[in-house]
Amino acid sequence: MHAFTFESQPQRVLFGAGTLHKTAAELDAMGVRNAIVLCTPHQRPQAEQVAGLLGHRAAGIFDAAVMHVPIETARAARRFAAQYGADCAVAIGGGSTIGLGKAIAFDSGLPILAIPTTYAGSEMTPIYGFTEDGIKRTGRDPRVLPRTVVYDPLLSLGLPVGLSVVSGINAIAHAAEGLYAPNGNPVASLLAEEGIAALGRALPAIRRAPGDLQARADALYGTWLCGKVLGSVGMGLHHKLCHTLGGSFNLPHAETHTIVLPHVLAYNAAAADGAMQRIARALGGTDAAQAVFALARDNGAPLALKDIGLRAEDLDRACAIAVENEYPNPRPVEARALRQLLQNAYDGVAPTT
Ligand SMILES: NC(=O)C1=CN([C@@H]2O[C@H](COP(=O)(O)OP(=O)(O)OC[C@H]3O[C@@H](n4cnc5c(N)ncnc54)[C@H](O)[C@@H]3O)[C@@H](O)[C@H]2O)C=CC1
Ligand SMILES: O=C(O)/C=C\C(=O)CC(=O)O
Repeated sequence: MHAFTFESQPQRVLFGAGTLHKTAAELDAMGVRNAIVLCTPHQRPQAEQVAGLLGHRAAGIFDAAVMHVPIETARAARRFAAQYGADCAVAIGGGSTIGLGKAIAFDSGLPILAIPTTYAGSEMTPIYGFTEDGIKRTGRDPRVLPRTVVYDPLLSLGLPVGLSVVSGINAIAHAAEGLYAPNGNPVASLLAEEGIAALGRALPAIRRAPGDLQARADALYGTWLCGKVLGSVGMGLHHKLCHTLGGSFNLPHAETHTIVLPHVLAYNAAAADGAMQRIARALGGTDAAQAVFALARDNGAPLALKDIGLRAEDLDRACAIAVENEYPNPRPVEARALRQLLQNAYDGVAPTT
């Protein structure tokens, strides 16, 4: 075993059906008196339910979270928090809403209590991201790591099947890249393999029966583990490409991850054999890229970037932006091979090495 560093990040996690009802007690334990509740416009009813459970501890609801945290939305949320004298941000929703909480915390140090309702995994990471002038920038800061996370599978029962599948594959991507990250370690790899396996079981079960509470719980458990991997080790080519496609071309986040991941795994296959074996094993397959592609295809996910809003004429610019900055990846990122990878993802063909 090689030498490694493992850093524990302080978080309190409540897991299980009905744990939402413990949120007020959690805020009391944190000494919070004046929490704002964050959500997307679509999830306003869930935010109102949370505000109702918080009673006098809820100062107001900010319901304008959108994907990729545009800087203007972040500024509006910061003003809202200041105006209400908030001492905590309670974020109920997916990565967009939790990302908005992080935008406030980054600026003010406000603690976050996250109540995830998708499988993006942001609640487990100290990673923030903003989009400004068409470029998405991400960074790490311990201040944005949610203090407390409430995983209540009852809240994801209404997550549409299509979104559940792509969101779960977004989580798998975190674990997959964690398995070949240069700062990876045996503990993160254990979490990664277990997380991928849990999601690999849960997503087909959710497709068969969206109201299957056990499958929803499995998916959240997998999300937790995969998110923890993203939060503790690095990201590579896959995340960089998805940030480019999301931030600069406004493609939907989880769908983009789902389409791109098999192609990046094929690109990296020869340079990260051990990681590929673990991914394939977790999914019950023999080839990591093909197993992820099959998970997406067999569960009705989109397979082609052209079907989610990318234009053929965007491919060259996407490739140029993605090679602009250096980032760790097991196989060197080479413009011609990357352009071919993007073409394959654009066309929706099966991944090729
Ligand atoms: N910082 C980090 O570590 C991470 C950040 N992210 C960021 O998160 C964003 C994407 O987050 P996602 O969760 O994929 O999407 P999202 O948070 O935008 O949610 C997608 C849509 O689904 C709705 N929704 C969420 N939960 C629902 C439920 N249970 N029932 C019905 N509708 C529901 C939302 O209101 C929204 O309209 C991106 O901006 C991405 O960059 C994603 C992963 C990790
Ligand atoms: O973009 C962010 O907010 C930060 C990280 C991620 O989105 C991770 C991911 O690409 O899923």
